[in-house]
Amino acid sequence: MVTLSDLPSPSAAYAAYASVSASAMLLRTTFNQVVPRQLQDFLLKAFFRIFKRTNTSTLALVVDQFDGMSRNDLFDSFEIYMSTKTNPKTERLKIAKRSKDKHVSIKLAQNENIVEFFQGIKIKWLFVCEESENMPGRNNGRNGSKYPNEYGNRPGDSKTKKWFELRFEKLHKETVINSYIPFVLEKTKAIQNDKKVVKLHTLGNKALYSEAPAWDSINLEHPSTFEKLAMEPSEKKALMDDLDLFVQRKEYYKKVGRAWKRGYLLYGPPGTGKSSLIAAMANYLKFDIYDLQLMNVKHDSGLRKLLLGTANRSILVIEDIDCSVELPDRNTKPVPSDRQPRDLQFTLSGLLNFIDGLWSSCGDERIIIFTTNNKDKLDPALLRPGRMDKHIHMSYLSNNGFKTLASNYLDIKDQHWRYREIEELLGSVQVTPAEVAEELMKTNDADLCLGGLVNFLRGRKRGRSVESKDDVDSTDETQPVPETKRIKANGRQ
Ligand SMILES: Nc1ncnc2c1ncn2[C@@H]1O[C@H](COP(=O)(O)OP(=O)(O)OP(=O)(O)O)[C@@H](O)[C@H]1O
Ligand SMILES: [Mg+2]
Repeated sequence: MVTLSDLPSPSAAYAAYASVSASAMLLRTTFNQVVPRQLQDFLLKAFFRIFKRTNTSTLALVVDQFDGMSRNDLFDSFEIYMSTKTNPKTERLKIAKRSKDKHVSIKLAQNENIVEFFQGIKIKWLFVCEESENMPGRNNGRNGSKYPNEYGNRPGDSKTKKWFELRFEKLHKETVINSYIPFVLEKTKAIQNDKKVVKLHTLGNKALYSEAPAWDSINLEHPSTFEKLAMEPSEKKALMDDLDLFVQRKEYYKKVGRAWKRGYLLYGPPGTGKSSLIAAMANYLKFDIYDLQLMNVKHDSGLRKLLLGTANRSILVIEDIDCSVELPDRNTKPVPSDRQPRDLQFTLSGLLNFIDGLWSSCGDERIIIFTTNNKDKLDPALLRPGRMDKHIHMSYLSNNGFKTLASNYLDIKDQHWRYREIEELLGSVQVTPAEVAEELMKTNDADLCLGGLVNFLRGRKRGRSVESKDDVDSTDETQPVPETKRIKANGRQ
């Protein structure tokens, strides 16, 4: 056992330390003088490599930017996660903003590190960029590089290999891999959801002329939200719950052996909010929209290419499915192109089979929405059970819907003395939310606006009874003319 008296006296300890550090200084000076600079670097690197190998208590997980030919999702996620982290020792961060981005993006600069703790485990993140000296420009894997395909393929980063290293005590390997990394991925998803700009993809102009049409995209700045939608609260809630359940059910879909997709059919008269509902769903889920206009597609093969060009976590929309194109039904053979207008060579069954089969199994979290004004005119193939998971009727304005619009447009949160009359009128005439919204936009004065709305609804009611009696000219000056008719008469619609 070591006792205090066994320890050297402070002065003896200092003398020993001084002699060791003097020897070290001498050794270092001699090393610097005698060994050439390049050899010094080589020896130091070799020393650290050996030291690293023998220092068996830590483990490094290396996450490269590329996995063979394709991007490594893990690297992309880590980059997003790291953009939210800094510590007091961080000295350099890279920031950037593209024209369509809403926020600046922040990234760790080269060779910067961050330390964080997870369940008491210290994890050190290092971001490494390595320049390759023998890489002439863009790498295609054929130039003899020892990292084929591992360099960025954009000009500017073509010579740089990038990766993250996560260092931690080896004994925590299982926790880091099984708990920490999933935790980081979850966080990343939440960050993306917060920031993601929802995009609207449409078929570009070239689509009409080319065999393989392609998607063009812009930011979807549609302000529609569930909160703003005039819809029965119970239906709204049911739909939001349905969407929530859908996105949580990855494992469930796998377990029951179904592709992770959900189909909705929205039907109802024009101006009842079908397109607004699609925008609200996209904004709610932060899913991109692919607006597929069948008019612009010529062949089954073109359609397949388009569908395969859509990304995961997206909504494929086919509006006005009943009238967008004369689709031969499933029992009719496609008409040869020379006899069919616009060379249409695809069939409804081709579309539906592909959507149900290969397409949906090629991706995850796919939503598909058809809209129509005439559910009765739809091909029964579209309506059969299991084809569209939910049929949603968007109908004329109800009292609850009206209250939502009054709150949106006039900021009326509670009651208004006009409400009673308006509610009575809404009970006896059919008006669309679009028509009422137009009335509510006419002035900022709530009393005036609601007065105008009452006149509009009365006019509509009289117009209907006049129409049904069919004995009075509907342009009779003594009768208030319904707004929609006036617009049409003025040739504005
Ligand atoms: N349910 C609704 N809630 C709130 N606003 C609505 C609603 N329905 C219609 N509107 C208003 O009317 C406008 C037109 O509605 P929208 O384009 O969503 O109707 P639609 O059902 O898609 O019509 P169409 O069948 O002609 O495509 C919207 O921009 C919105 O301002
Ligand atoms: Mg619409």
